Amino acid sequence: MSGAAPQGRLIAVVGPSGVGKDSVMDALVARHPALGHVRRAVTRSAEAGGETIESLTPAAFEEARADGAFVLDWQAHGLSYGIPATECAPLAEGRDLLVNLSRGVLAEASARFPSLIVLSLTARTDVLARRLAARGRESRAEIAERLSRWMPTDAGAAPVLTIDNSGDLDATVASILAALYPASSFGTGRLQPHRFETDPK
Ligand SMILES: Nc1ncnc2c1ncn2[C@@H]1O[C@H](COP(=O)(O)OP(=O)(O)O)[C@@H](O)[C@H]1O
Ligand SMILES: O=P(O)(O)OC[C@H]1O[C@H](OP(=O)(O)OP(=O)(O)O)[C@H](O)[C@@H]1O
Repeated sequence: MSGAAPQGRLIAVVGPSGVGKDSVMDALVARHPALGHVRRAVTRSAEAGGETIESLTPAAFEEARADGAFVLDWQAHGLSYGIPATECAPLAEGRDLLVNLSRGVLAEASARFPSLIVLSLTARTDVLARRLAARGRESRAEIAERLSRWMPTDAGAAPVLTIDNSGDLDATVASILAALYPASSFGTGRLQPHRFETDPK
């Protein structure tokens, strides 16, 4: 028998509101089910739609944070977001995990997770505006606030893969999977340790 499985890679999906983070993560898992998907804790009503979250009241979020339940947490759009430590457990079994992070916590995430890979999604501004309006989860004022938000992508030591998702979702997903799982293992259902092609180290 071989020894312990190598640590899985934490794949942080980042980018501006409406760029397609949730859609891309869902499509990646649908195409490559061995990939896991971290469920975030958010102080947003579960009825708001969109990603599946652990919906917490602000008080419950604060209590969980104080108890050390989150490996990362941040605030944005008037909401609190946390990554529950329990959701990251499959990394120890060698499973790669997708997680939707703020660009503002990438350096901290990179220090905490040496296996971190950053998947930075981009799209044209007119495309973002159209998509947010069509998504219908936020009010017009909230959409304007999201469109005006700019954040640098400081990924610390982590490699960054930048992908334009202005076009077809299937094409985006194919590009990402080709980068994450070079032909030697993609499609076999096995997750093998690969050096990431943009890894600067
Ligand atoms: N490549 C794409 N082509 C067309 N529509 C897309 C694409 N990617 C995402 N969308 C749509 O854009 C909207 C915003 O996508 P979403 O995944 O919620 O973005 P984010 O999580 O980054 O805010 C959704 O309605 C989604 O269906
Ligand atoms: O600091 P930033 O990189 O700008 O990100 C701020 C927050 O915005 C996104 O949240 P959420 O998924 O609630 O919003 P979105 O779907 O509109 O992107 C992202 O996941 C972060 O939690």
